[in-house]
Amino acid sequence: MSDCRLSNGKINGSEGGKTPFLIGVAGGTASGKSTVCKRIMEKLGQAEIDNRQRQVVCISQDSFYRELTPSEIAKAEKGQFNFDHPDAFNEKLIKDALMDILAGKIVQIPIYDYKNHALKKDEILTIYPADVVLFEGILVFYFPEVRKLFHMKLFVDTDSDTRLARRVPRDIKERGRDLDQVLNQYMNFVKPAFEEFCFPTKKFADVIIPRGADNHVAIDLIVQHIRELLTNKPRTSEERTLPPAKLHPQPHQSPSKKVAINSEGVFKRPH
Ligand SMILES: Nc1ncnc2c1ncn2[C@@H]1O[C@H](COP(=O)(O)OP(=O)(O)O)[C@@H](O)[C@H]1O
Ligand SMILES: Nc1ccn([C@@H]2O[C@H](COP(=O)(O)O)[C@@H](O)[C@H]2O)c(=O)n1
Repeated sequence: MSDCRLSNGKINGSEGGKTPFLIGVAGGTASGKSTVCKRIMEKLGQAEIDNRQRQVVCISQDSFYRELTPSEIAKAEKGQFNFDHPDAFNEKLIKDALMDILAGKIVQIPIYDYKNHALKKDEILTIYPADVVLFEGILVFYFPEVRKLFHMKLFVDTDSDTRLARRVPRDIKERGRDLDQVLNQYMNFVKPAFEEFCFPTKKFADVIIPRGADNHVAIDLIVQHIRELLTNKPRTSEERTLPPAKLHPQPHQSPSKKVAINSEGVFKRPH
């Protein structure tokens, strides 16, 4: 077993196993990225399965926020740190982890603690080789080196009023914030960074999902596609060692082939 150590001190081990189909799921804050991934897992009967047996797994980009300095933590506690800027993430660690996943290694992913603006000290998620890996986050298509690793790119496109209306109660209930903090952070950092860094990555998406998890037709079509992948997954050791581009050829990147799916199931070109 060849092991490599991540800079967070965790060990990634090779199992020489599957090369998964890697799906990136981007979108603004509270657009429903995690909920879309959860629905996909549920529809595929993967949600209740033991982590080790799962064919489809989901990872959050938030696990790759970089460690803050004491002065940055002080800023974060006052709502004055920009968590929506690409510099807030550890790009190298994201790339290394995804490359290990594509190489069929067992990968250990930290879990992020939004209340303390840091990775959880005693919780770690072990990702065993799977057939399909979903990687979701606000800026998963921002870094070119990371973007090119995805076999399929989804953008969850929910309007900004709805996103703010969902973010406020979520951050108060689940992320230890008060109303003023959420609104100040949103106006000073989240909204401008969405416009500058996240929204422009929509153009890289292969499929745009308007209204997120409410778009049952889009989710069903994606689930159907994943089911086909799981049915036709590579079985021989020779197939397993093929590079991902050969096992799962990249979809044609021409903008004219990009589609959005509306609630009637009609494929539309994005604006
Ligand atoms: N279609 C929906 N209808 C109602 N609430 C939703 C819907 N999708 C997501 N939410 C809620 O909005 C909040 C943000 O959703 P989430 O999936 O975590 O977004 P993201 O992962 O993009 O930040 C959560 O509290 C979630 O339960
Ligand atoms: N310590 C932190 C870290 C991140 N955030 C916010 O989380 C958002 C990304 O997560 P989503 O589930 O909403 O996609 C991002 O917009 C950051 O502002 C935070 O508030 N505190």
